[in-house]
Amino acid sequence: MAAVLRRGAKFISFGSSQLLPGGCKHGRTSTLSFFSSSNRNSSSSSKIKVDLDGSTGIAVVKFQSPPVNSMSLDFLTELSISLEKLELDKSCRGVILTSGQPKIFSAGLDILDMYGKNPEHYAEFWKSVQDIWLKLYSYSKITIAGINGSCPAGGCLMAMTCDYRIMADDPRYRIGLNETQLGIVAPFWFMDTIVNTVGHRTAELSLQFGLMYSPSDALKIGLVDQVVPEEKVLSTATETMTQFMAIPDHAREISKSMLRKPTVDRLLAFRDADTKNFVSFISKDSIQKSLGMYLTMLKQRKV
Ligand SMILES: CCCCCCCCCCC/C=C/C(=O)SCCNC(=O)CCNC(=O)[C@H](O)C(C)(C)COP(=O)(O)OP(=O)(O)OC[C@H]1O[C@@H](n2cnc3c(N)ncnc32)[C@H](O)[C@@H]1OP(=O)(O)O
Repeated sequence: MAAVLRRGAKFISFGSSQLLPGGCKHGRTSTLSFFSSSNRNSSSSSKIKVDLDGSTGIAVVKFQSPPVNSMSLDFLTELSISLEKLELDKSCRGVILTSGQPKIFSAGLDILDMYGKNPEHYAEFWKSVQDIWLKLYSYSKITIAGINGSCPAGGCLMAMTCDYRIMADDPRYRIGLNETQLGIVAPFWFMDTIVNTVGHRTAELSLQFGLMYSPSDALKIGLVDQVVPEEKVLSTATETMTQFMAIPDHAREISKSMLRKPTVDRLLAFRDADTKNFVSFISKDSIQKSLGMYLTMLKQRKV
């Protein structure tokens, strides 16, 4: 624990907030590529690129929303549509989620969607966050996260919805639910997801301190399943997918659903209340002030 906290102390502090270690700056443009082979089926919206290989049944869903793949309303909507199409596509058996941006898997929820907007916007945004979690946590196909960069808060949540997580072995990368560091509280279903992933005691420490783990520490607590050199993230994800695919789909699917249904049902039962809680919490002056300071710090931080 102390070791994890010491590592955490490397984060940049501002008031009660901390940032992930930086060092990377990102270009804001990206080049899209398309495959022409008849076995490959590529589609690309502005923020999500899907490449489905019909011969293997594996789809690679790449986040391409520079600079940091933050989960904005647009990002979440595009991702949701892509996942829905793949779930309906019989030629797809598994999905690998990964990033097309250097050094970042996803910076989590887009703070700009939670700052300075009206309650209707906050409600719409929150429902789209719930939607993507519900979709991924109960996704019938195999999902693997190829975590090729840092992965705070909502980014970590998205990775935790997957059936398996492979993280790039770069000590600069971090993963975890750091909400308390921002002065905000992870909702109950974020908490349920991390409890289901790492167990109750580890989740307690992780959530209260808002711990961000290096790849090796994440592996130790079971937040990720494998750590590999960055250039091997995608090939390892493909190999792992093949192992999952060796299991009869219906048996695997039903097992996944039985294990996850109580957690999914809990959000479904309290979805409206959760949205109301979010809107009232995020609209508070004190929370808006904290988020505003955090945003300013993010923008001013030059390393
Ligand atoms: C009683 C219970 C009630 C419950 C009610 C609910 C309460 C609310 C719960 C909400 C749950 C929240 C989940 C979240 O996901 S919050 C977001 C958390 N994310 C972070 O803290 C990450 C912040 N970002 C970073 O640490 C770094 O940016 C990062 C390590 C990811 C990348 O570093 P790098 O040096 O490569 O890049 P920069 O820092 O220079 O960033 C580039 C630009 O991107 C902007 N940025 C970064 N992150 C975000 C973000 N999450 N949203 C929006 N914008 C972001 C950053 O400002 C830079 O912008 P400029 O280029 O304009 O300067």
